[in-house]
Amino acid sequence: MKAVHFGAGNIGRGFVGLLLHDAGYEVVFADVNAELIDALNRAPSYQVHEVGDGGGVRTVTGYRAINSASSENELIAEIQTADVVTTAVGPNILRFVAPVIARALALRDSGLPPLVVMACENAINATDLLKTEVQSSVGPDEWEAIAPRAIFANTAVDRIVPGQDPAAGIDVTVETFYEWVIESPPFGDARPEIPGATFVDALGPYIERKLFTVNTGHATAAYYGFAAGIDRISDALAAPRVADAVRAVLEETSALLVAKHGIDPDVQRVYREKILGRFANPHLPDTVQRVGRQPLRKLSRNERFIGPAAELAERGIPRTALLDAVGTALRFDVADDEQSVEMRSLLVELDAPAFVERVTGLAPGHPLFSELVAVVSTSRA
Ligand SMILES: NC(=O)c1ccc[n+]([C@@H]2O[C@H](COP(=O)([O-])OP(=O)(O)OC[C@H]3O[C@@H](n4cnc5c(N)ncnc54)[C@H](O)[C@@H]3O)[C@@H](O)[C@H]2O)c1
Ligand SMILES: O=P(O)(O)OC[C@@H](O)[C@@H](O)[C@H](O)[C@H](O)CO
Repeated sequence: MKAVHFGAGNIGRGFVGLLLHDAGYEVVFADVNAELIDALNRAPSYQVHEVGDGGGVRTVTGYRAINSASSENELIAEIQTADVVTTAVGPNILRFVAPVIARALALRDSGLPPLVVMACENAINATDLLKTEVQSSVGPDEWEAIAPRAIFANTAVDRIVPGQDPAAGIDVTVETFYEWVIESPPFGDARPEIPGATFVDALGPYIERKLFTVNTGHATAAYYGFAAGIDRISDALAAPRVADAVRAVLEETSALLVAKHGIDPDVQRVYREKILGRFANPHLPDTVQRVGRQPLRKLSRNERFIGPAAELAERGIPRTALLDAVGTALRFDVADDEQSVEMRSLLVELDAPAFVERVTGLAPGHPLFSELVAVVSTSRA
């Protein structure tokens, strides 16, 4: 069995690549980072250091790596005969990998089983987005021909993989916890064999619970931590002001998840507490800069703040803590984060309603709109 994985970064090496390797796949990493590709190809194995309770060291062997920028034809040939394609490149990058997948599908022997395509990104229905990008990279006739050669399945991935110490080379430090949930309906009776993954009939509740608990809480810790001048996420959680803010947003998103998906409040409370423990893991060298990265993506319509806050507003349920967290996110100011720089410019160039419309995608008639305008106005005052 062969899997081609786009994005040999933190989650690619420390989670998706590891689980696919453990499932018996030969993993072919594809990345645009030439140095990383060369380093992977030079070494016969790399290690995944799982830190925290029950930690240990795992070894990944038998992989190969391809530079997707300079060796596109080689990559297309690999995908043509692969069983699985996964991505962990960031939701905004999916449009760049889609044409390569389309070209490989066009060349794929129609006698082979369909290629399983799964985007492992922090976004709701990221694989649907990838599928749309694959479809729009070809004409309607070609899409009709290649669509039966692939199965697109949405997934939710959860494992905190911090930025890595450059001295570690290609080895990766990760937390011990992981969860990979995959929707099963696209597969019918032919699910891929991935023992580390859980297949579910409906992914919606899982991905929303993950994004609106793990990622809403994480981003809140990052933005309050940044505002307090704290570097590490575990240190941020030790600051009462930050911990209180994180707990407050999680109370609000939990209210939504319970109301919307019928999740048992006690089960959600236990899930929340476990996550707070994961954030506080002192062995994990995670930073507010990494967790707060790309604030414009994080403040967009279906993401971890505006997604739940908009639905809470529609249902008339409190969302004060989420609004406060949005106000704190607007203070994120990191010179080498392009979106942070762009956000700062937009805060100067646009008036508050225009900023809210542009960044959050909400229209003026939405019940959250005027509340966000007030938050933005205050942050500019
Ligand atoms: N790190 C985590 O804790 C974590 C956990 C769950 C999900 N995720 C999600 O996984 C995705 C990747 O996150 P990460 O933390 O691994 O980031 P990362 O920056 O460590 O890795 C991304 C990799 O993608 C590569 N890349 C960029 N453009 C590419 C292209 N066109 N083709 C091939 N490769 C390309 C980069 O060179 C980099 O190596 C994001 O969507 C993130 O939200 C991350
Ligand atoms: O990857 P992002 O930028 O969407 O979010 C940053 C972190 O919250 C995220 O990477 C978490 O570590 C991860 O989602 C845990 O499963």
